[in-house]
Amino acid sequence: MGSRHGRNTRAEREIPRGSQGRSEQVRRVALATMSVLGCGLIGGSVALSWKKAGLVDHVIAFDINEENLKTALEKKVADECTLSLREAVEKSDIIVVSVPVKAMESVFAEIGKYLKKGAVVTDVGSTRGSVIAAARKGLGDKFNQYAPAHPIAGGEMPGVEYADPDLFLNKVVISTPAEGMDPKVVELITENWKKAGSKVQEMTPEEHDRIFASVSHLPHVLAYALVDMIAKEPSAHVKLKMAGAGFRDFTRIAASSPVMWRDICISNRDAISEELRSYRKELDALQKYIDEGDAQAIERVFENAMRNRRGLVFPGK
Ligand SMILES: NC(=O)C1=CN([C@@H]2O[C@H](COP(=O)(O)OP(=O)(O)OC[C@H]3O[C@@H](n4cnc5c(N)ncnc54)[C@H](O)[C@@H]3O)[C@@H](O)[C@H]2O)C=CC1
Ligand SMILES: O=C(O)C(=O)Cc1ccc(O)cc1
Repeated sequence: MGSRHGRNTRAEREIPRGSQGRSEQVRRVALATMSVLGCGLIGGSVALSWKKAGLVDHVIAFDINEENLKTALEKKVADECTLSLREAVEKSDIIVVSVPVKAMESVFAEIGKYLKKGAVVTDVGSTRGSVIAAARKGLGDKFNQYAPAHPIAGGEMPGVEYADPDLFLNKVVISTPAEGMDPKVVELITENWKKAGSKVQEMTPEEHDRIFASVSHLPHVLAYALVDMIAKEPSAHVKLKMAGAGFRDFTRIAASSPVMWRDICISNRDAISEELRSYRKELDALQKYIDEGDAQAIERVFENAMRNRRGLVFPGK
């Protein structure tokens, strides 16, 4: 691990224009060095996709796990790796924070100390309210160098070994501008995501956290709860051996990173708790219909769910 020598972090290089012997003609191309702080599935995928799109030309990976950094180098996700956040931040024009959301508090506080003038910071966290608050606190008077963007794409397997340059192609990315942010920085991050092939949608952080508590955070909690419940039963092994495609589809996301989802639950606890209350009411009603043998009421619920589910179109599919 450590620094790479003999190169300026931001410079302009001269590239020959065309291939018809006009090499004296040049166009000037701005080079950008990007740091990925937390080089796992999402950080690694941003690195690969933004490099593929020509948005950055040099990637530095920072992580607390040295094995992950070795994998990032082997997979050519990063050009350079370091265990020093300071080194990564000081050398970078663009910084992508991609650690679990609670870890963002300490990471933003460190970035605030070393962020250079003119550099921009973004993050990919699954929650917005508490992450933006952490950025505001940690970055202090450099908060106007930050813009948040949450890609709605990923997968249940964590780790840089699953990083994919096409993970975000045609997928939605949510931009949540808030007071104190610089519209030019918000625009730059939005443009980067669009150039890398994603569709950017804007909403408030509050709206984001309510919506994703319902359609992302709640389903993960339910999948974890179901697998945990069955796995604790004495006959778990007999039951799980019999599980079919329905169980597989419903519980795929229970294979996700427990640390990442623990952090999301704590970070967005009010909205998730509200969704759990609504879901419990729905289950109570269904249980009543089942206990009473109320076939019509059961079918009414299932019919409504079926019509809505069949009408769904998922971006990028
Ligand atoms: N997995 C998914 O499908 C999606 C995840 N996200 C968000 O992206 C972020 C990263 O998630 P993944 O890449 O999936 O997780 P991951 O587990 O694959 O990667 C996280 C990386 O952060 C490192 N890390 C943890 N604490 C750190 C610290 N204090 N300093 C430096 N590195 C640290 C870990 O060693 C790991 O390499 C999370 O905030 C998550 O909420 C957003 C969209 C989709
Ligand atoms: O694996 C899945 O199906 C996901 O739902 C991926 C995902 C996880 C967390 C996010 O904030 C966004 C997308």
